[in-house]
Amino acid sequence: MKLIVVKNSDEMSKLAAEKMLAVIKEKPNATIGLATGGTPKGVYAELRKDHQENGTSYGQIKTVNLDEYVGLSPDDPNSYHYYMNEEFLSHINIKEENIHLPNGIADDLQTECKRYEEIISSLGGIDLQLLGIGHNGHIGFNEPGTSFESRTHLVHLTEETIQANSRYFDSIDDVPTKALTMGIKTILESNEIILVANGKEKAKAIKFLVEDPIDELVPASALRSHANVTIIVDEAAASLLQKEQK
Ligand SMILES: N[C@@H]1[C@@H](O)[C@H](O)[C@@H](COP(=O)(O)O)O[C@@H]1O
Repeated sequence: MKLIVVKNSDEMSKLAAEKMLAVIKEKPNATIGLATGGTPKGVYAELRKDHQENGTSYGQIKTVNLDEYVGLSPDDPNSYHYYMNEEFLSHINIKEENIHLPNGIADDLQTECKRYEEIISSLGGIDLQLLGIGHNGHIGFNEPGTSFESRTHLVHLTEETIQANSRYFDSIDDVPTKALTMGIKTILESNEIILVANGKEKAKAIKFLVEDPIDELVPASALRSHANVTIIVDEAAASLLQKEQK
């Protein structure tokens, strides 16, 4: 696992975008795993800017998102479908049929989880997965205690996650209590993984990830068993790490 500490969130976003563009240029038909949340917004801004200025093509790129809330339709402004279109996908030349997110309003959620796993396999797996991290060390919506063998599944969100994510909703009562997420095994099968985190609210989660033993109680710690992971954090998110790590 490679840890890169940068000055601030702008530098974090620039570096993550640079690494994503390197993969997209080397493999123009790559499958890119995307994340939502506040943290990657700057990364998508950099990719949009690059597309406008340099014309990087997404004509053959496929995307698979990590997760989606259960019960929110794609046109709900709090859905991850909506977020992805707003922040990134509607600004680039990606083909509609190459965009994949779990369907949080599917009639049969178990079947939807299977369908999503099949899509990822049919694409030949994920070349590069972008990740954020939850305050409690979750990745995607894999909450503490999730098996490292898990595949796409239905999750009951913890109070902590509902609380943390309520900042994006009008009221905490509007935050869905369930979500569909790629499993930890699904994520770990990606060829390359980039995790981004900024701000002091993420310092504890980064400390767990980097310094604590690998444990299912810290979902992100599973990344330490992967051969090609880069963690890009700003100084605030790295502030609780021991000096020799930085
Ligand atoms: N499912 C998402 C995660 O993929 C994301 O990493 C996390 C942190 O979000 P933020 O970047 O807004 O702190 O939030 C949500 O729970």
